[in-house]
Amino acid sequence: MKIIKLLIQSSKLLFVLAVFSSALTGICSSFLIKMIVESINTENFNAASFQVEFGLFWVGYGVLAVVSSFAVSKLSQGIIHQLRISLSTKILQADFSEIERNQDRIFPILTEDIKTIYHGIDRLPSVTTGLATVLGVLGYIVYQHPTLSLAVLGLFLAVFILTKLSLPLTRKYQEKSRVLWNDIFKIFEGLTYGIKELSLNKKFKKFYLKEVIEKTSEEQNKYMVKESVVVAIASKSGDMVLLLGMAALVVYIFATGFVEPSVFGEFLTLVLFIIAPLSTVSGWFSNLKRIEVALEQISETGIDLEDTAHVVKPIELDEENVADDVIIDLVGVKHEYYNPDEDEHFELGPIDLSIKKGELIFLLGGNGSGKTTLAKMMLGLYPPKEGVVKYKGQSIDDSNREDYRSKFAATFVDSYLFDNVTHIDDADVLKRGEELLKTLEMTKKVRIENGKFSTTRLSEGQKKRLGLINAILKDTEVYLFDEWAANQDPHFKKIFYETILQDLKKAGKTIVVISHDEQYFDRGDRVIKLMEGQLVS
Ligand SMILES: Nc1ncnc2c1ncn2[C@@H]1O[C@H](COP(=O)(O)OP(=O)(O)OP(=O)(O)O)[C@@H](O)[C@H]1O
Repeated sequence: MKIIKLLIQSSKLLFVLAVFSSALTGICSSFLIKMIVESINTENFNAASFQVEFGLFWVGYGVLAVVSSFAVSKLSQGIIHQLRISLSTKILQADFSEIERNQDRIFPILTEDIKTIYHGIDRLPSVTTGLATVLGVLGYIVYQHPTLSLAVLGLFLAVFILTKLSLPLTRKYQEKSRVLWNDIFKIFEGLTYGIKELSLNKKFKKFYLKEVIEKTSEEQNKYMVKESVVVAIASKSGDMVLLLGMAALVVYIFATGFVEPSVFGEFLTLVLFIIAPLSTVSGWFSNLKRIEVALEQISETGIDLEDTAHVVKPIELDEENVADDVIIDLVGVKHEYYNPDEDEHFELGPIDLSIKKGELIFLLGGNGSGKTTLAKMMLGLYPPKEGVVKYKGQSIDDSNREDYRSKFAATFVDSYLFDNVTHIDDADVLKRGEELLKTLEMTKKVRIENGKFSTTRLSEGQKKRLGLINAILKDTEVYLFDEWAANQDPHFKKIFYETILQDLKKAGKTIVVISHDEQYFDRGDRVIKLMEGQLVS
């Protein structure tokens, strides 16, 4: 079972401690049950030895139950922490295009699936203790009443089969309800980020509430209720089979005199003691299915939590002893997208492009011609499907791609401005940052405080300017600006093309600018043009 593997991976010591202490708690509880039942039927009851023995097991039960709860809660908190770290690491290590394709599914995984796994693990102490109690008491009754036990074991087997039979149906509804979570998260995203559009359109707002939110939520509720009904039917029919079986046994015993009623009474008391822990254990099976569904959702995004074998050891690119007149060389590179929803296919390339060190290149092209895709390939975010990307003559592959990416700073149309990261931690960077804030006329709005910008509550154009400062402060060899100037007013466009880009060029930086501002193209060294995924000039 995957979850057990993850638990062991989390901490072997805690896992062993949790299992042992829970099992010992169960054994103590079965001894306590046995002592109570036996004392009722003992003619020469020795109160003194009963008190000592009972006291020992009673204390043992209490101490071990606390130890097992502590171990399991440390283990479950640890695994949640590790899952978050491991998922975040895997997301950052995973193939960028895979994550980009599954972007909508990442947030539900980080919240919903982790919660499901946590709740599954959280119940482990009662499940292990329950299982140990059931096995302990069962062992005792089999030893004491072998014939009678056979009938009860048969009944338990029937209960187990009933639970097992219901599992595929339970899982089906769990899967359906979990898949709908992805839609619900997307709906909430729309509700949060699309609040302007919703607020401005009465009809759309009503539609979104009634037809989108209510319908999806109702559909999910439907599957959750179905799942609960299946679980309830399975567990209640198990109880009914058990009760019916017991009643049949009572009738049979009284009719045949098969065993003494007092013996049967003791036997029955023992059996009744294990019904509750048995139901805890069988109930956990449906929980286990929910964990499986959650883990499957995680692996469907291309993230394998157990896979450590495929992490390639990163190596750094050589910066010395290399001819660096051509800094980036794209040789016959290709990329393609396939949109299954529209059965649409987009192909970029094959593209050959050599960029010299210190060049300022403008990349032009119509909407959808593939400029951003080419930029992502140049930045090493998309490994080419065919062809090769070279940096100073060195081919880029899985081992050096991370170092290659670090040679770039970029701004995208949809760049994200982190407001919780301290990165201006050096006096020179701070000085440069303050100069840039001045150049881009942001000093009245933003200051640099404690290594970061004082605010990100800005207009879209201002946010873009802050993003540009962030990129420049990275002080990398190559810069790529994807339509940075698109939403800037003419004044800031001029600052960008005539001051910022020229300063970077003077500092020997290589720059690729995706732009439609043809009036500034004479400030660059070269203009290249994309049309329908092909370089035409
Ligand atoms: N993640 C993606 N998955 C599938 N198809 C995509 C994806 N990104 C872009 N495309 C498709 O690839 C084509 C090229 O897109 P790209 O963003 O590279 O164009 P662009 O030239 O930058 O366009 P624009 O000027 O509108 O920003 C488009 O047809 C687009 O629909």
